[in-house]
Amino acid sequence: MASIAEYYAGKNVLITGGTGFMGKVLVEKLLRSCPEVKALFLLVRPKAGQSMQQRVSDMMKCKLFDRVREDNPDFHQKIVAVSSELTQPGLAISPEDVERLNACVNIVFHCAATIRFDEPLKHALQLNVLATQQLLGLAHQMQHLEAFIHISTAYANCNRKYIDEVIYPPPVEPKKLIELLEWMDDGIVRDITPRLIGDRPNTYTYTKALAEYVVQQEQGKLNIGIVRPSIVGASWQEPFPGWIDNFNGPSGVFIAAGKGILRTMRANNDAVADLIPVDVVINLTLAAGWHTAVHRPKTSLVYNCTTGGINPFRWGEIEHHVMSSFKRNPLDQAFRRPNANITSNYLINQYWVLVSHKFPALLYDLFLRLTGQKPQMMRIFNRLHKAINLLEYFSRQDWEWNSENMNMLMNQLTPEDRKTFNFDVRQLNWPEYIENYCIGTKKYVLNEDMSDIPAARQHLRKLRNIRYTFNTLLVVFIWRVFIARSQMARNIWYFVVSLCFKFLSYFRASSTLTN
Ligand SMILES: CCCCCCCCCCCCCCCCCC(=O)SCCNC(=O)CCNC(=O)[C@H](O)C(C)(C)COP(=O)(O)OP(=O)(O)OC[C@H]1O[C@@H](n2cnc3c(N)ncnc32)[C@H](O)[C@@H]1OP(=O)(O)O
Ligand SMILES: NC(=O)C1=CN([C@@H]2O[C@H](COP(=O)(O)OP(=O)(O)OC[C@H]3O[C@@H](n4cnc5c(N)ncnc54)[C@H](OP(=O)(O)O)[C@@H]3O)[C@@H](O)[C@H]2O)C=CC1
Repeated sequence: MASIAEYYAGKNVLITGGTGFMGKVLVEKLLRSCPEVKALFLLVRPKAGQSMQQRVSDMMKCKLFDRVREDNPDFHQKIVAVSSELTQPGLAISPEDVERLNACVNIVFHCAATIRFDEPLKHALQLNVLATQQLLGLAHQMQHLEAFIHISTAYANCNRKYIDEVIYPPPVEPKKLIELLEWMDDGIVRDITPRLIGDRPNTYTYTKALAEYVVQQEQGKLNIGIVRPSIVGASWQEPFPGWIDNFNGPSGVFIAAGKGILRTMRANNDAVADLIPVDVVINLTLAAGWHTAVHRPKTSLVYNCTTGGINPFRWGEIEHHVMSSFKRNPLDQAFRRPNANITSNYLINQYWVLVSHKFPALLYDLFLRLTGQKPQMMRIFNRLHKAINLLEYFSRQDWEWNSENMNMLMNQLTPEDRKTFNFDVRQLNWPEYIENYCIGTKKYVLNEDMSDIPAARQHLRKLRNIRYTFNTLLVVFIWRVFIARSQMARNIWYFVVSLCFKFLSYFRASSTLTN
């Protein structure tokens, strides 16, 4: 039987979301580990004044592609950008491109989605559900299609505590919802969204659940696989450890904590933090593509791609390792020394938000105003609180996923493929991974130079000294106010001072005697 790389040799692959975080890693891995792949067709839209061609060529210049570039400097010739806006009818693909794709595509990876937690329902539905439906329609016309892999999320069914590798009945019939929202005014949709999404926390998880059902409904004769990653984090090993390029999920939280901005967050210390490295997800996705095409399972397989049941690590441990990593490798120009704590207690968290977030932000903004600058800290904290409020649902509880299909898939691979497309998370050393993750946020998200670390450490020492001085002044000030107002405070003060004085006199006398 063909190995994974042998299977992809000579194949034309269609990828949606190829410019996104996971899409880029998928493109890179395919080019590097399956060098005989024929062509990668990326559905891309123009964005922010850049043409799709420009976007794809910029993407290929990214450091992520350094290893591929070394192996094959002409790798860009295998990438074919196809103009497409997934929210438009027919995915806005030109008739010529449709014809070309129908004639040659062998395998589809559908990664595109809106992953925003605050996306208006109509838009999330359009992109996550309707675009999936339209892509499946296109896939049905492809004459040589062997597999269609849909990327979902392990949290599509986060309203359940135990999540099996099955497609659950949808919260609502997607077709009916689409018809309903079509004529509704955006304001009304916004008002009824909480009722519609019910016990799910956001429109993202809700529409991803509907998309899975659509995939099942529209499957027809296609060979389909669904991959459900949990919280996708920086790369573990490939193409190099710690690669990450965005603020999504925990990355933004780590950065905010490393910069000393985030000091408190609601999370359960003992809950499993189901992070999964992006390279693990991509290796499993490519293996799932191979398995779906070669073995053609009778029913579509769902792969829960998670770590919690196999190699669990908890939020409390993450907090500890993130903090110690940022103390060893500090970020540049930290606002305060990194010292974030998580707590599941609402009141304790509110207290620290007030004391450690709002109060310093107010003070700093006052300082900026007094020095003729524009205040900004309160605005930053408001945005941070908004992001954190949306994430806390996932950090305050845990879930149990069945990941039998992940094990089954691993057992189907040759020993060589198990190494090249490694998704065995039992080997993951969490402290080392978190260290590389934090360094990755510094190097690749914030574009900070590692050679500036001594200066960053020096800056932390300065912040520590400022803190000590500030605390001392504060204690002296409070005590001074007390003494001025309370006889009892004055008595205690005189008692302590005379005690110190007596002790000093005794010490001086005894040292004179011994001399
Ligand atoms: C050390 C302590 C230990 C901590 C332990 C606890 C950690 C808990 C972490 C739990 C993570 C759980 C994730 C669950 C994921 C579910 C899995 C998935 O399927 S799906 C995948 C998961 N999907 C997601 O993660 C999507 C979540 N994100 C969103 O939905 C939106 O970005 C938004 C609503 C948060 C903000 O919207 P909006 O106000 O319109 O603004 P913009 O979007 O334009 O961004 C504004 C600014 O905020 C920045 N920033 C962004 N994100 C974060 C962050 N997480 N944080 C901080 N900052 C963040 C952003 O860079 C920007 O800065 P700047 O460039 O202006 O300077
Ligand atoms: N990141 C995570 O933690 C997790 C992600 N997932 C799933 O993995 C998949 C990929 O996520 P991730 O890479 O993180 O997401 P990103 O937001 O990084 O990427 C999304 C991709 O979708 C494309 N896209 C969005 N809207 C459109 C549109 N209207 N037309 C064409 N393309 C569009 C984006 O293109 P453009 O560059 O033009 O914006 C981008 O390439 C998603 O399906 C997500 O649900 C699942 C679990 C966790």
